Amino acid sequence: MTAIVEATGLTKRFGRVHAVEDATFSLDEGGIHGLLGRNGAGKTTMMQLLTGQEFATEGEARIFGESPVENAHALRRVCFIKESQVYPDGFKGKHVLRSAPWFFDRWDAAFAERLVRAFNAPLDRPMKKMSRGQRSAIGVIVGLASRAELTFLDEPYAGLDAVARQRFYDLLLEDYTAHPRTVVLSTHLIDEAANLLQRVLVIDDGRIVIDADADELRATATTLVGRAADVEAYAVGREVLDRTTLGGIASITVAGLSAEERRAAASAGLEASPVSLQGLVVSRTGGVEHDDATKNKEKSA
Ligand SMILES: Nc1ncnc2c1ncn2[C@@H]1O[C@H](COP(=O)(O)OP(=O)(O)OP(=O)(O)O)[C@@H](O)[C@H]1O
Repeated sequence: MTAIVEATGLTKRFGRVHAVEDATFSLDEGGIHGLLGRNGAGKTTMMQLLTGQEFATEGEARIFGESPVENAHALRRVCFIKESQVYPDGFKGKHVLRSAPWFFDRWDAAFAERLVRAFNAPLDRPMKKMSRGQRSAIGVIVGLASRAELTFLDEPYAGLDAVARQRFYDLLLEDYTAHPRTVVLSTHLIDEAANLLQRVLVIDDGRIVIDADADELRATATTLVGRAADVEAYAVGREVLDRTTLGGIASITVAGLSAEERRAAASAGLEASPVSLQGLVVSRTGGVEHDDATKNKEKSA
């Protein structure tokens, strides 16, 4: 496998703010990967460093084996969609889509048209007058239809409602399957996107605190559900990574259990259920935004 993204000791400081600190990781070509972390953790700065939009204070960023800084050749193969995208004055949705093929060699106009219908994007409206969700939809359309070999999506659907977000996940997976490429997605809605992600990078206070295959990460912990009293009794003396109590029912996430420990938990009246990726990330970063509805749904599944 060839590394398509590499960071070596990558550091970005804004005065006394350590936005990205000594980050070293690499991503192989192909796959949908998550860059997760709390507000202000350094996700946007990391993507800006990897796309040459910020200069590193120390260390090195490489894409396609080259520095991205002022590297038009490498950046032609990259699409970076961010929520705070600034458009020229008077630009309408249709102007964004018309100019996209200038920047993206693999732009698929027919797919873009399908996405416009899927997200009900108002192409005749000036970008400045669009709602937050409509602007997000335009970003998502460009991000998907660009088919760029390396696509960075920085909370691209922050303004989209739940139905539109689900449509985005479905379309991303469908199009990725037909046209494999490398996608790096930053999001707070970890459980929603969890099933898409192959690799997970978690950044906390500028530092990479988790760099793992998503399935391997899930296998490092187990969620146990049962009567609150039984759960609490079981938890005594164990490291609990995440804890939820709802009425008389409680769940805890504990570090990987052996088969014997699982049997002991079962005979203590506790049921093992799939671990929430979000729960794991929360436990390592001290509290990423929680989507309790999604979390409860996943835990009861
Ligand atoms: N141009 C800048 N000048 C000073 N500080 C900055 C600048 N850009 C980012 N920062 C700071 O660097 C840190 C990381 O910011 P960044 O935008 O990368 O975080 P983020 O993880 O994308 O956050 P969010 O999820 O809230 O968008 C924050 O503390 C932020 O205030």
